[in-house]
Amino acid sequence: MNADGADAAGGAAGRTPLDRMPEWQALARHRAELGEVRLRALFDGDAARAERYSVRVGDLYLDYSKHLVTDETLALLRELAAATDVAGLRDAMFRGDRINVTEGRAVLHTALRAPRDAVVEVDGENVVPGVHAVLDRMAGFAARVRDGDWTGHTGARIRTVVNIGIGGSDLGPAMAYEALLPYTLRDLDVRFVSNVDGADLHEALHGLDAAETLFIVASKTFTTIETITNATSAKNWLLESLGGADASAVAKHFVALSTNGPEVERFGIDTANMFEFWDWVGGRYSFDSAIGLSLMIAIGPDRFRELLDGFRLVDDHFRTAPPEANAPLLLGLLGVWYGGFFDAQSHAVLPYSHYLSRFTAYLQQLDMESNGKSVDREGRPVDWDTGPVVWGTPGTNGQHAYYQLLHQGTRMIPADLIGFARPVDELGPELAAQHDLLMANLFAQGQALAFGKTADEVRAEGVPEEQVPHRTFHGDHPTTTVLATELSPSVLGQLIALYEHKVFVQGAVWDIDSFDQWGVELGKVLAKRVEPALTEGAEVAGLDASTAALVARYRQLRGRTD
Ligand SMILES: O=P(O)(O)OC[C@H]1O[C@](O)(CO)[C@@H](O)[C@@H]1O
Repeated sequence: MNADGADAAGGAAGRTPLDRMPEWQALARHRAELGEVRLRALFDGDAARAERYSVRVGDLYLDYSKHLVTDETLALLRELAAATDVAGLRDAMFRGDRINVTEGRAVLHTALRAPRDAVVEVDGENVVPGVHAVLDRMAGFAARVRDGDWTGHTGARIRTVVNIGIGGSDLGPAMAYEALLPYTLRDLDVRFVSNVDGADLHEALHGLDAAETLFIVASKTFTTIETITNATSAKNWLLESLGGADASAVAKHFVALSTNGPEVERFGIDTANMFEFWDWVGGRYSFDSAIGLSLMIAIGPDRFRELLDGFRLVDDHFRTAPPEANAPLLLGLLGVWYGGFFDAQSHAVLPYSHYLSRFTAYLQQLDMESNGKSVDREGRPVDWDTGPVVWGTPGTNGQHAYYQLLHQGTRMIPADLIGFARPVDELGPELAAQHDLLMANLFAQGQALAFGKTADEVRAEGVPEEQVPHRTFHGDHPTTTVLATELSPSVLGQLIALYEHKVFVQGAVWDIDSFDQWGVELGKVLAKRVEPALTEGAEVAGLDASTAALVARYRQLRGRTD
C-alpha cells in the first residue's frame, strides 16, 4: 500500500496469471484459427487497410498495416489490455503511485516534462516546481557555458564538455547529442565516456586542453564504479594537466548530475555545482532530467524545451487517446502478439537516419532493462515470454549486413522502420538530394519484407528452376513504419516517449515490474569480488573452476604469477 492507502502495484495484486486469462486464451484460439497469415491476402481483401491501420501522433505517422493482424486480432488485443488494466496502471504512473513495487518508488519521468502549472504529487508534495527549478538552473548554467561566461580555473573559455556516466546516465544524452548534431554549437565539442576500460577516457581526453574542458559527472546513485573510477581519473588528469592545481580547480571544471548529494560532496564536487533529480526518475528514463545537461549545453535551453514539449505531446496522447488510436498502446500490443503467439524472440529497430545511429542502443537499455524480467510483480515465475532482444542499426547499412536473415531466414523478427520526410537543412542541396534514395530504401524494405516475391514471380523472370527456391522471398515479415516530418528536438522527444510508453504497455500486460533492474546487480557484486584475485592473487571463496582457471591464466599472461 502507498501513502494514500492505494494498492502499491497499481491494482495488480492478486492478478490472474496472464496465460489463464480468458482474453489471452481467446487470442491463442484466434491465432490457431488464423493459421498462416498472408499479408498479400489481407491487403487484397481490404482496399482501405493502409489508411485504417495507421495513426498520427504529433509529427509522427505510424503505419502498422504490414502487421499480421486482422480487425479481430486488434480487438482481442485491446480486450487483453483492458483485462490487464493497462489504463489503470498508466493512470497510477502519471498520478505518482509507487508502481515500481520492488523498490517502492513512484515512476514519474512524465513529471520531468510537465508544464510549470501542473500538479504531480509524491507523498503529498507537488514535484513539478522542483523539476522546473532544476531546469531553470540548468538553463542558466548551459547559457553561461555556451556564451563563454563560465570559464575554467585559468579563466579560459570552455571548448569541450565531457560527460562521464554509464547506462541511463550516458545513453540518452549521447544518443540525443548525435541525433541533434545539426542543432548543436559546432565549436563546442561534447564527448561521452562510459566504459571502465581506460581506453574510453584516454580517447576522449585525446588532444584536449584541460583549461578548456568541463567534466559532467552523471550518476543517479553516484556510486557506480565505472563512473566514479573514470571521474577520479579525469580529476587527476585535470589537476595534473593544470600544472598541479589544487582541488579548488575542480569547482570550475566539474559538475555533478545526481540524486545523491553526500556522495557528490565526498567525491569533491561542490554541491552548488550539482544538478539534482529524484528517486522517482529511473536511470533509463532520466535523460530529460538533469542528466540531459550535456545535451542542453550542446543544443541550448530553448531547443531542450522543445524536446520536452515533444515528450509531453506523446504523454498526453498516451493518457487520452482512445485505445483504437493510441500509438504506444498499439505498438506495445503488437509486440505482445508476436512474443506470445509467434514465438518472436527479438525486435529490430532500423532507423533510416545516420543521426539516429545510437538510437537502438538507447532503446536496448530502455526496453531490455525494463522488461527483461521472469517473475511477475508478486514474484511468481511467469509462463509467458517477456521483453524481446532489441537490436538494429541504421539502414541502409543493415541492408548490406543482416537483412538477408530478415528476408530469408527462419526467424520471426518484427521490425520498426523509422524515417523522416525532410533531410536536415544543413546538408545542402546535393547531399539533401540523396534523401530520396535513402527513403526509397526504407519503403522498399518494408514492401519486400511484407510481400516478398513468390516462386511464380521468380520463374516469370526466367530464373532456372533450381535457383527458384533461393530467389523466392516468403514475405509476411511484419513491420511498423514510423514516418516523421524531420529529426527536430521535438520529434526526437516524441519518438522516445513513444517507445517509453510502448515498453510500459508491455510490462503492464506481462505483469512485470518494468522499473527495477535487479538483474544487473549480481555481476557488479562478483566483479568487486574477483578484482582482488586479478590484482593481488587473493583467494576468492567459492570461485567456480572455470572462472578460477581464467583468473589464473589472466594473471599468468599479465606476468603476475609467483
Ligand atoms: O546513474 P547511475 O546510478 O550511475 O547508474 C547507471 C546505470 O546503472 C544501472 O543501474 C544498471 O547498472 C542503470 O539502471 C543505470 O542507468
